[in-house]
Amino acid sequence: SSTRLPPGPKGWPIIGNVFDIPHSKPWETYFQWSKCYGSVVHMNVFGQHIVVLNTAKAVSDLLETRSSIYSDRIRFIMISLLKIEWNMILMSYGSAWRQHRRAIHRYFSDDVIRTYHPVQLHTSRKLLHNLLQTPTNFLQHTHFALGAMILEVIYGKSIDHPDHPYLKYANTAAEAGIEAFLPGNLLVEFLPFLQYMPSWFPGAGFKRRLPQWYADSRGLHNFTFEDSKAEFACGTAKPSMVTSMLEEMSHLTPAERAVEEDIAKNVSATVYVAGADTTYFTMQTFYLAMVHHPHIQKRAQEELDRVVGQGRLPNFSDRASLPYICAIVKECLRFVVVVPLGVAHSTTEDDVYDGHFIPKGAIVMANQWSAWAILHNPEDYPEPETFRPERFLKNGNLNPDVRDPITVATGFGRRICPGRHFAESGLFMSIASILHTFEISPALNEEGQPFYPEFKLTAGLVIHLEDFECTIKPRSPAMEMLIRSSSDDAT
Ligand code: HEM
Repeated sequence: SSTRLPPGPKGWPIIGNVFDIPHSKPWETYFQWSKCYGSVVHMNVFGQHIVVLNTAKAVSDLLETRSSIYSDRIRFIMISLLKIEWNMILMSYGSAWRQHRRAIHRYFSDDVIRTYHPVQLHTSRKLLHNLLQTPTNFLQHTHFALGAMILEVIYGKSIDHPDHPYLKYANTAAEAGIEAFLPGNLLVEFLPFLQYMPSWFPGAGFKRRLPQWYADSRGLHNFTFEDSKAEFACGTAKPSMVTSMLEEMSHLTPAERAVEEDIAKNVSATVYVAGADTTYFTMQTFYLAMVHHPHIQKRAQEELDRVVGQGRLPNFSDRASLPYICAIVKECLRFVVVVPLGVAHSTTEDDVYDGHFIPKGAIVMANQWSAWAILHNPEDYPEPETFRPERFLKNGNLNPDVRDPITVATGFGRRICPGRHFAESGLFMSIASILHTFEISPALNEEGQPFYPEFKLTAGLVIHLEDFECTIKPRSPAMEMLIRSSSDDAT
């Protein structure tokens, strides 16, 4: 077997490719490299092997077909510094991960998520109501709606206000997570001695923020679960993922129960951290795409008028008859890939692929979105830089031959995102409801001219668009009435 590592940029002794690692839009640099080195590119940073997969084939051959040895995660030092071992996304491949994964899967399988449709429906309708009240705050309203949607499923709480303590804990924890894992704070992963240095030491500045990051993530992990558990004990809790987990534990011994409670607590916090912002960021793409493409909006509204009609709001039974709306959801997931390099996998055994050696313990990343890689690859998606939902349709129906972006944008193999179907149905309901009732158009600048914001991205592990403005108005007085009359059952 081969001992030749895959090709890649030539590094320096000891430090390896530390200076080659790009800080801005790394997926684009990795793709450029693939043009000279091939679809599998190798780097080494202080002895840590890093492998980037740049084609759908390499990703599927390794992360899917050989998933049994490509499903580990890296043991980030930051995880123990922040004490977030409870976060299942970051768990090593093994029995603890398996137990957590099984628990999440039970509550987010295709069958079960149907029981969450009423929550997704009423939070989407509440969103319409908020958009009507203060349309300029559309981003805050949407962020709130998607956070509330998932918190209600997990803890059974109707989150009626952005200041609700659950939402506050959840959002500060999510922000702390994103900040802690920004590339600049991760030098400690390669130079572990930095964790023992005072915070004034170059590269150790992150230590100043550690207590706050820790406090924020602990708030989400502990407070929300303990609060729900107390309500469950009093018999006042509404049915939810947490209450049904607690019910299932009722026959266990106290020791067994403690173990199961820990799992329940971990998965409920993980689901929020993993599911709320990712879905919200996809909604940002939706609004901006609608500002830029009025003809797409018009076509969507024609479909809604034909299928749903002007006299009511869309519901889940309309989904199969709204292929164009479903295609818009797919195009949003493809167009701006929220986790462009996925969540890094790691190997548990040595492997050989295409004559190249991939060592045990290597970090393996799937480049989902470089200029032309997987989700922006012109063979699968002609004119990949154009927002065009039609690419998913054939004779007016969804075309099964076009690769569904949800199967790429949400990861691979045994670590594939267990919340992908829930995410897609939440996006569908929010987008269908908004398009049915509102017209989204450019904001006007001081001269009264339409202003078209650019797709400007933030950097990091999870990317999203910078805030922007747009105009959101009810499509007609009748639609406004419809929203108002639905708001009673939506609150
Ligand atoms: C548009 C929305 C979403 C996107 C783009 C997204 C993306 C991802 C990605 C890229 C991964 C890493 C997969 C891998 O390692 O190969 C992941 C994992 C995960 N996602 Fe999602 N996700 C979304 C929504 C959700 C939702 C709504 C939930 C809630 C149930 C969720 C729960 C999780 C969990 C628990 C994991 C960790 C899986 C594991 O490590 O075994 N995600 N997601």
